[in-house]
Amino acid sequence: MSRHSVPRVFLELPDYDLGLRVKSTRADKLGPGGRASMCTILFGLSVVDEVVDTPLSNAANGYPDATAVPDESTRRELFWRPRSEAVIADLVDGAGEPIQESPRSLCQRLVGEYAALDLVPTFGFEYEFYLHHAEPGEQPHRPVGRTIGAYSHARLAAVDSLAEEFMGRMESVGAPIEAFHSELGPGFLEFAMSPAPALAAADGAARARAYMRELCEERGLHATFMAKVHAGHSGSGGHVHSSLARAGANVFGAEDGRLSPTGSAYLGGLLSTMGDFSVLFNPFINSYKRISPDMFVAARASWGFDNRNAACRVITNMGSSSARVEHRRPGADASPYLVAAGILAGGLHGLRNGADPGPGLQPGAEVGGDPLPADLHAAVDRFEASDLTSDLLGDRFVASFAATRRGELDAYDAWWRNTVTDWERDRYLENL
Ligand SMILES: NC(=O)CC[C@H](N)C(=O)O
Repeated sequence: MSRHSVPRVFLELPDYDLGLRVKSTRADKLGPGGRASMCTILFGLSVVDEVVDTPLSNAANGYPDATAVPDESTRRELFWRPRSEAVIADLVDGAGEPIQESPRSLCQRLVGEYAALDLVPTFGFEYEFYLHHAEPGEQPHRPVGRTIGAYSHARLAAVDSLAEEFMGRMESVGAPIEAFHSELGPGFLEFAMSPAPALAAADGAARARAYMRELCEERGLHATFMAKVHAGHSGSGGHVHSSLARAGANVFGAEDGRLSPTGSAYLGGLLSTMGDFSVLFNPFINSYKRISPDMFVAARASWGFDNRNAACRVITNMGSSSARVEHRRPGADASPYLVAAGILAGGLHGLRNGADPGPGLQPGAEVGGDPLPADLHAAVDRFEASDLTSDLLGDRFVASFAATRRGELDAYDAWWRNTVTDWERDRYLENL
């Protein structure tokens, strides 16, 4: 039985690194319209909460507050937390304008640009993740289950109560999970979400990652969405299936099972912007260790019909109403808002310029397409040097996000400079 006399509201705040951060508040302490003050440092915190100064929030301006405004379309009761509800809130400035550094506001603006073309983007996210035991005293990161088989009855049975509870919670917040299965790796699992309009899909995906981790914490387990946990096993993808609809009808499919001209231009835009936007899909040092053509993660901006070797897998063989492009480059580690922004902006660029995707990969043929950045350093350099980013993503977002990626690189460089690795000892100690 809950002892709260006043309901609680979980204000869920989109950021860059965790997807959603959260603040639990007493409903009667919120301002008009459920607003709350929130520090702009939200867009300057790393995964381990190092503070990275950005033009928005820095030592010189004293890390000021902004106002978090709930999006009422996202307000949901949390049945597993009595008298509690969650709502996604985004920051606005003193004039009530969306803060342009926010990745969710960016998605909202981009969705608006599609609306001006009479198009509605539809996204379906799917996530792979590793599940570990987290009981005190246990060997750290012991995977759940002893076998590694994909689509395994036994492995699914071992996590079925977790999957059932998770699916129930996600359905209750309006972001249903369509499928759940074991993937090939120790404790490796995957779930796929129902397609939804892009922003609602990103909200659902952000909640799915957070709510899965939260549920695991309740059960002495730990779910990780980091991109590459084990050097010898698959990394965790966060693939996104996308299509465009006009007046409720998918406009990607053509009669002959190919992509329509609109679908082709959209795909062409995803491909031509993929290198410049790589840091949105793969935002951490570790993200790039997942990239491995041998493990179904393309290193080039390639596409092919139903081809998992390609960065974009085009699916037209299930009927024109479900024609779509699966973007396979994003990792499970990336915020769904960053990923959605990269895809929306890339597709829009293609539509505006009538981009040509070029010939697709043929099964068995050598993989073509432009090489994509192979590490975070190269990805940030390319993002900052791009002519496209400020036009499509806005100068303020680009400056703020790039500053945080530089922070990530600095943190790694500082560790590396202060660490003598096994590789160095094995190589030099006896020989020099
Ligand atoms: N099932 C698959 O297609 C493998 C995907 C791969 N694990 C990735 O990181 O994207």
